[in-house]
Amino acid sequence: MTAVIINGKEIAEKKKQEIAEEVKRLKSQGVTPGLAVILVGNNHASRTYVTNKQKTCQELGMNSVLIEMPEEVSENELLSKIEELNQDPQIHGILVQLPLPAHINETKVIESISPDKDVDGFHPINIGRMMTGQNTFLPCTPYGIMVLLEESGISVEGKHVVVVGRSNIVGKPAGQLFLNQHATVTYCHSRTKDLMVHTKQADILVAAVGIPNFITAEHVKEGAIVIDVGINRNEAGKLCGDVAFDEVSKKASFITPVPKGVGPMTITMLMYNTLKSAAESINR
Ligand SMILES: Nc1nc(=O)c2c([nH]1)NC[C@@H]1CN(c3ccc(C(=O)N[C@@H](CCC(=O)O)C(=O)O)cc3)C=[N+]21
Repeated sequence: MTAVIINGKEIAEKKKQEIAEEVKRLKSQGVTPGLAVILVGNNHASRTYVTNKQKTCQELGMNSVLIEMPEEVSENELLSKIEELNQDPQIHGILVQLPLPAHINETKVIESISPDKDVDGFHPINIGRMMTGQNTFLPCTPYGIMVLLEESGISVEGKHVVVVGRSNIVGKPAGQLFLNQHATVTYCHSRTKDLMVHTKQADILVAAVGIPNFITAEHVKEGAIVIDVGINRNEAGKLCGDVAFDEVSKKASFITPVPKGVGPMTITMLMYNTLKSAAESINR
């Protein structure tokens, strides 16, 4: 079988147009969605991501504020900046770019963001709401995966989804969103015995490990749907995922590439969450 390549870039463009329309409507009611991004230190990759987020905000007619803080900033300074943004009526979304320097407690920082402005969907209150199926901000990468599947006409109900990876920002919430949509979910991770026994059962295989070429054709059932969430650099410095794309795409029915797969959807769903926050602020 030769897999259909799911074009995340194209689907992201379509979704962004829809978001831009909604932004226009909201602006006509006097509310311009505003996103604040806090960047601590001078990590090159983080800076690139943050610049992309700013650019996308502008494209969609939303306001964006970049707050840069030096590597040595104290935890208290960061927390008081967040508190200021929590109180700012022009700001509907607050994103603190991760990872943070080692002297800052990430959990404490995430918990200081108002759940009403937590457009990453990382606050424990919002994670709890996601688990219980309440209205919330869904974490952008897992949410992006669900939209990619929906837009590709793939139904999740009743399917066996195997998630490889259990990070708080991708693996764990991805499994939860699939469960919410009535899939059967298996989580695998670095201590799973006989990984392949599990991955070969997957109707939908989600790779979120962070190791290039970790998932090979051997891991995949003929006709499976393969979602690659990895963002790695290979020896040549080229962006690549966790899936050995060439061999797996000969066996899968659908596959997401890296780049232009899940990545562009992550930013798009961040924009969606910021729009949603702005719309909901009217009724608060
Ligand atoms: N608080 C927080 N929220 C995040 O959402 C967050 C974060 N911290 N820290 C870092 C990760 C990583 N991340 C990506 C978003 C988009 C692409 C993306 O658009 N990738 C493009 C390629 C971009 C390129 O060429 O470098 C693609 O896959 O096609 C990648 C990675 C968000 N993150």
